[in-house]
Amino acid sequence: MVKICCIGAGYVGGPTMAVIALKCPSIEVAVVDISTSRINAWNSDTLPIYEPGLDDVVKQCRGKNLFFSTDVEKHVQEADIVFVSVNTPTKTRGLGAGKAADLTYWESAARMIADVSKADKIVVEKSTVPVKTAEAIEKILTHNSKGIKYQILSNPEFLAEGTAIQDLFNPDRVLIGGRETPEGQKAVQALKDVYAHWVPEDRILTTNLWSAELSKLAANAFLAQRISSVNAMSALCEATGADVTQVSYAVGKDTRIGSKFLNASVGFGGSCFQKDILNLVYICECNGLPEVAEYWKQVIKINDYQKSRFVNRLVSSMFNTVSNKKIAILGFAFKKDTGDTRETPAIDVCQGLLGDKAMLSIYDPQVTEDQIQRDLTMKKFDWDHPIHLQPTSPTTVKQVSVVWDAYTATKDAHGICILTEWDEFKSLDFQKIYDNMQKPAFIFDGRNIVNVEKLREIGFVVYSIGKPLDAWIKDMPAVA
Ligand SMILES: NC(=O)C1=CN([C@@H]2O[C@H](COP(=O)(O)OP(=O)(O)OC[C@H]3O[C@@H](n4cnc5c(N)ncnc54)[C@H](O)[C@@H]3O)[C@@H](O)[C@H]2O)C=CC1
Ligand SMILES: O=C(O)[C@H]1O[C@H](OP(=O)(O)OP(=O)(O)OC[C@H]2O[C@@H](n3ccc(=O)[nH]c3=O)[C@H](O)[C@@H]2O)[C@H](O)[C@@H](O)[C@@H]1O
Repeated sequence: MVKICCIGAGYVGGPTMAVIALKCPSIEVAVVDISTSRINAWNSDTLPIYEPGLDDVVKQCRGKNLFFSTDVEKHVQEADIVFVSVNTPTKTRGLGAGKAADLTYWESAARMIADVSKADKIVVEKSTVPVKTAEAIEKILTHNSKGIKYQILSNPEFLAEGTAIQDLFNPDRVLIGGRETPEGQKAVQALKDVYAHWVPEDRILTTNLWSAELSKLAANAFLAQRISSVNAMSALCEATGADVTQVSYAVGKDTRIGSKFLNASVGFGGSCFQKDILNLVYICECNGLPEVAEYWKQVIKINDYQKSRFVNRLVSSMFNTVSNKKIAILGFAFKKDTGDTRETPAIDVCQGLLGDKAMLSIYDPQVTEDQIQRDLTMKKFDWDHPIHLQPTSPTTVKQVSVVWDAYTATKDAHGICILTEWDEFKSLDFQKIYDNMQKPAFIFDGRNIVNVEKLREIGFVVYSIGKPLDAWIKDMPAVA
């Protein structure tokens, strides 16, 4: 029986391995982590991450051919194929701080593999890493190998949170990069055989190691670039009276451009887009390509601009101050159908409003009060480390209250911000909400999910990203 071990039981390691276990009953899969609380949660009825369909997949195979364990060394030693899916945060200190990927966790995983292995192994990069990382990993493994042979493969993950199970069941492509030697190709074939249990062969792409590593960074950069492009247009739409939804529909109808991923928003979030682009920028700079680095940096600059533009629009519309005003925040996760808040635009928006002394009442169906308080007090990039290494007792922000439904959040509020596109926000009783708010009642939709005309009829002053401006707002120009 082929044995797989995955180091890192996070958003990628957990769902990816659960799907491999489900689709390959003949393979034994162990997912290991240094975080005991994470592993305990994977073994409980309340999984550590919220992902539609995940519970069902885990329940079908856990205890049969899928195991979650903190006994990292035992499972690594027994495995034929070791996936590494650990954190690769942005460095906060030293060379490349604020841009380069911090490979501390990757390196310690590689050294541990070298220490405990007693037989040849295939080591698979599942984490997103800088191009050429495989070379460094290879050096660590071979210099500590005690005669054991390792083949390093790059097999980046393209799943998106909220649709992870769907994406894993039916991926656009699986990418496998390996050495162009007979041993390298044999390893590529072994991993191909795993995916071939459910992925059609023409969707399994094989490349050299460096192309696979770089394709992952490139794919995330291209995706984020589309959002920054449409968000840049949204600012121009507001200035000219065009409607960004109509513009992106018309643009996306060109089959060369395509309609997906063109929704204007308060900004993209998530653990990877910013981190991976910063990493790409750093790699370009290190390779003497400052113009290319500058080009990609702009994607992040526009994203930051979009978030601060939103805050400025809100404050300027509300008589240029939100001091002591209650602002309801609907949605805190970085997108719907996940409880993940890593790099969510809600953090920047809330911090901007708190900077202007607002009182925030926050509701998100999947994010806990503890998480929100941590996010609003943690330093930039501190969140992307194993849980037990994160600051334990952050201070709480007193002007923030976290509530458990949208009606409580909006009661007596001066304004509402919609920051995550949860489906339940589309069917709220806005007349009831309006009746219970201070007047004039403002609503700032950072996800373009509300019916602007209907809300204006009720009496709201409405701001919707990239849409023709309310007469009220037009008279109060915001400076970004
Ligand atoms: N979250 C996502 O949607 C995607 C993430 N990625 C990439 O996958 C990688 C992992 O991301 P996530 O799963 O989101 O991170 P995560 O933070 O959810 O999970 C990483 C896990 O690795 C564990 N870990 C760290 N060092 C370890 C070690 N030496 N031994 C054992 N366990 C260790 C941590 O405790 C943590 O539970 C990152 O490189 C990320 O860029 C790629 C595609 C999608
Ligand atoms: O490497 C990763 O971590 C993953 O990053 C993204 O997945 P994810 O961040 O989970 O979610 P997305 O659906 O890409 O959304 C990212 C952010 O962009 C925003 N977004 C997305 C699409 C859009 O049209 N407009 C927009 O503002 C979302 O609200 C969210 O804040 C990619 O889509 C995945 O392919 C990739 O594997």
